[in-house]
Amino acid sequence: MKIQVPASSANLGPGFDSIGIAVSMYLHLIVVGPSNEWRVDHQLGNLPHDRQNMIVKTALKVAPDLIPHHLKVESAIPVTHGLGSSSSAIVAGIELANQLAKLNLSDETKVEIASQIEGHPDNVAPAILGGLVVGTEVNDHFTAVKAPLPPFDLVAYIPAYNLATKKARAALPNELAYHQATHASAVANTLVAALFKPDYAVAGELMEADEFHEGYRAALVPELAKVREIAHDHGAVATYLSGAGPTIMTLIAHDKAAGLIAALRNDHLNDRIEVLHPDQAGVTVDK
Ligand SMILES: Nc1ncnc2c1ncn2[C@@H]1O[C@H](COP(=O)(O)OP(=O)(O)O)[C@@H](O)[C@H]1O
Ligand SMILES: N[C@@H](CCOP(=O)(O)O)C(=O)O
Repeated sequence: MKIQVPASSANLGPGFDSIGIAVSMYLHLIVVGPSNEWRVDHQLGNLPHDRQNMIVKTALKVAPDLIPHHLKVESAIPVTHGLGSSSSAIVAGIELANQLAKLNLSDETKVEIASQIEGHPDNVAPAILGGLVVGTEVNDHFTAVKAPLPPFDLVAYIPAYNLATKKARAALPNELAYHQATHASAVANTLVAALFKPDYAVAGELMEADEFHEGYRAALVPELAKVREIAHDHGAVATYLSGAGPTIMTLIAHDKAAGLIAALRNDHLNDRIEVLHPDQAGVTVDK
């Protein structure tokens, strides 16, 4: 059995902790078979190879009586880079439990479990459902709504350095002044409306008007301002900090993506660049 989970790009600017999009970069979890102990083969650096691995820990939270299995993980999602690697592991673990224990979990239940674990739905919900998703917690449960897919390429500028979400969240203030909070919320609300209309000129302007997190994280990702400036000059819809960074995501028409990449290279921005597309399927299982 093989479980596929897409990467995800969260926030889209002011949609902090509530908007995210699944993208065409994947984690593959191959279930080799039953084993005496949990065993996770991967090429993902110093991540655990046993029951301490986040995939196994998540699966055992969902189905504590699972018997140990030999697993193999192949993932193109860079860890601690703002592309939802932790969420891909959580979603893979939930689906592993779902399949091995024959739980028959609904998408809504998967979103609820994953969001409870992650603490926010903006990565896990699109990783489960696919597409562009808006969600939050209300009355002690999570809910997520799919929005129309933006018809653009997603050019990911992926700096080489790591930025753990925990560190990037530590840079955020404990509170916002009332008027700033209400304005930041209004910007996010209007972004959601523009995404559903759709009106991507308005959406793009609002995606670059975040007041919740990007300003506090700018020092951690110094490339953001420069990439945004170059992207503006090359007709991009918007550029935003993908999740907690350091990946910087630009929405741009397909026929303009190559010009943007050339301009980034010309400005000595020489880190990894991937041209991604929205993933529409979310988590899938090939039995
Ligand atoms: N493929 C994976 N398998 C197991 N655990 C993973 C995997 N990817 C990420 N993780 C876990 O998630 C942590 C990174 O989470 P985080 O800092 O939120 O980075 P990201 O921005 O990539 O989600 C890793 O330290 C590891 O504990
Ligand atoms: N809303 C979160 C999103 C974290 O995304 P990740 O891909 O960096 O895990 C945040 O901005 O902290």
